Amino acid sequence: MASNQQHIKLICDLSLIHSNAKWRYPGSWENYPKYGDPALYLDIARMLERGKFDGAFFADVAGTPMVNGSMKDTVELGVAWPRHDPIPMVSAMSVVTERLGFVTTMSMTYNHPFHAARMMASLDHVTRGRVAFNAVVSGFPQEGQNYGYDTIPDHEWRYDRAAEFQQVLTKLFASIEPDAMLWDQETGIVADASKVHRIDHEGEHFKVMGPLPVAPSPQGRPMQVMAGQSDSGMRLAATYADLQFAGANGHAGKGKHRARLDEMCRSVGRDPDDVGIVWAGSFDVVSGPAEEDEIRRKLREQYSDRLLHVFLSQWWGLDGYEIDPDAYVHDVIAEVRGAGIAPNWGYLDMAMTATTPTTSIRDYAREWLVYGAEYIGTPEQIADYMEEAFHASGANGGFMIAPRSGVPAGIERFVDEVIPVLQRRGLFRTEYSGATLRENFKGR
Ligand SMILES: Cc1cc2nc3c(=O)[nH]c(=O)nc-3n(C[C@H](O)[C@H](O)[C@H](O)COP(=O)(O)O)c2cc1C
Repeated sequence: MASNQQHIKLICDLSLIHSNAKWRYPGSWENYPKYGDPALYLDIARMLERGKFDGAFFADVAGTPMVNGSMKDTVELGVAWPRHDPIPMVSAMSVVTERLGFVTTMSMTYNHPFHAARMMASLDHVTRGRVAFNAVVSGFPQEGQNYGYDTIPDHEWRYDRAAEFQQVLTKLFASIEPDAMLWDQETGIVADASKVHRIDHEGEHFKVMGPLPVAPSPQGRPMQVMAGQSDSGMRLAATYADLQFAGANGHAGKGKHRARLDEMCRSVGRDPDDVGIVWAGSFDVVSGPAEEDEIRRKLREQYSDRLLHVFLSQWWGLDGYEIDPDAYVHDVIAEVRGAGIAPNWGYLDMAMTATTPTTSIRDYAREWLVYGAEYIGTPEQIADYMEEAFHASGANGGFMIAPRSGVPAGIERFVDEVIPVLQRRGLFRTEYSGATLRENFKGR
């Protein structure tokens, strides 16, 4: 069996299984109460643990995106809407599982580091050491408008605040020593006060006295994930993250992205091996070409032009900016960059590399959502793809698979058909090796 470092890591993205028309894919959510109720999520948690998945992921964006100056399309079509806070669902899912990990998101732009540290440390207790914090700077304008800003704060300002946010987190997690708790029945002494420290942080953005009023949690400091793709995002991940979420086209694109992160790690004095990358993508398990055609047909029916347009507009953070579906991706990106209105720079870079100068917005959106499943194929083909992509990108990390066609059936099929192939090839665990997410993911 391969060592932990050589294992593919697998995370299942549950962020939008209720949204973007996924809920109405034939068979999806059948016999389950709609979004909000935990029943489906609890079954998925059990299923993922049966498949020995590393974790379940919940993204978070706390706003209702505007498209062409209105929220109507977003709400009517349910594109990334509604969005509940993921933390209560993570708590519920952790109770019905023993080893499955959870990656949950909080914004470093709109939350306070004291609140984030306290929440993540408390959640680490409830999940018994199985939580990771996806620390994002948030790129969606309407989120800012829910937190007192007229629009989204400037990109570099957000990263500057995030860097200080991370410094405060580091100090807070270190403010209580691992052996500080005594719970001494005889003496009635709860903690050794000499092992609990104020932090007295005072910076440009935050003033925090500390200490963190949470008993040391099973992971000490919960694992941390980052997903920024700009230079500032890459630098922050290189400095603080245990894991990066990334999207890159093809094996070569992944290799290039890995090299960029390695370089960034070295420039901040970090060992690149310390930071894994999990590649985001969708997947479909099929028995052969006939079923593949059938899935594509169903997906095409699901994604109207209107929905594709709303999705892309949101994803790029275009807010009120109207995009012509027949315009070329390269032209639109040049225009919105010039006008300084698209805050998600990393996504624009991804779109630029995935298209030619004559790819239209409509074709790109459709290609991406309908045909863009990176791992479409039979279980053997999916395993081939993963094995090649894993080795082409440094064999440190793995994949985040977003179920596209059918929930929970799509996940169940992955668990029952793809996992055994990966296991047979020695690429994936047959048992969890540790108790905490950090132990299972990083082997320490
Ligand atoms: C797999 C993945 C998951 C992400 N999850 C979130 C999220 O939950 N919330 C959020 O605001 N941004 C999320 N992002 C966006 C990134 O945090 C970041 O804002 C985006 O990649 C743009 O990065 P940049 O501003 O550094 O260019 C995610 C990105 C990726 C690739």
